Amino acid sequence: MLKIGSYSFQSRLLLGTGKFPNYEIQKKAVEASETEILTFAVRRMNIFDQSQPDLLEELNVKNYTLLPNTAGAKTAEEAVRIAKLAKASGLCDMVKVEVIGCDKTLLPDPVETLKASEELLKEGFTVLPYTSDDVVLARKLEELGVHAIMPAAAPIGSGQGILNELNLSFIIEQANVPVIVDAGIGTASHAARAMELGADGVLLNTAVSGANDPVLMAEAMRDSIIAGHKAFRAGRIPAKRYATASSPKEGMTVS
Ligand SMILES: CC(=O)[C@@H](O)[C@H](O)COP(=O)(O)O
Repeated sequence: MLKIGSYSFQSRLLLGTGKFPNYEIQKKAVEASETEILTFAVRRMNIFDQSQPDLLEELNVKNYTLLPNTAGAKTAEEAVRIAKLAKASGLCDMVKVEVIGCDKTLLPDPVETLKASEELLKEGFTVLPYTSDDVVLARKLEELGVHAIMPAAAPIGSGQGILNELNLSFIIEQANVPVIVDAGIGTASHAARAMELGADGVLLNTAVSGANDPVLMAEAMRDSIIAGHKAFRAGRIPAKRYATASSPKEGMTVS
């Protein structure tokens, strides 16, 4: 069970809704993923202008927890404004805080992310900040009282997988709130690896929406996250430098 603030989920996969080839494939992929949480950029929804297309239009949104994100914000002030607009329009009080500090890498601005998170916590939001894999920043966010930490595996949309396993494992080790690896996942083994390291969940978008077969990739992500989490819970054997026989000779009567 994944618990974020007062919310509980069976699935540990959080899925982004952008960049699918069409709404039908988006719907099928979302269903195949068995996700319970869908994230979307508030600025791309029609919540303020009903004449505009709704980017989730084929989906029965009642079946999902909608996690608005503040994509597009470059300052804390913008992020807070976007989050408040989303809440005022009746969306969930949970928000993914995304304050971009660099247009080329789309990496988050740590100072503005801290400021936005602090303000949104005061306003009573359930706050999930997207961060870099900075261990100290993750701790400071947790000290503020955020409800989950979302460190990037790699730049958004890059599909490179986890670039700094050491930092990620430090963040996971020290955290007392869920750690959800967010962004940069390219294929199922990356998601499984995040879970094997002890992450509580994975948020991804491009790896599914951009796959040749998004529906099949959504299934693969679902399965890999379950498998990675099981492997983490099972406790892996330590890696050794040299071989040890799988069938020991001790106790055998025939040599
Ligand atoms: C949808 C969303 O929130 C993205 O900003 C997120 O970070 C996913 O990144 P990928 O597209 O790299 O999976």
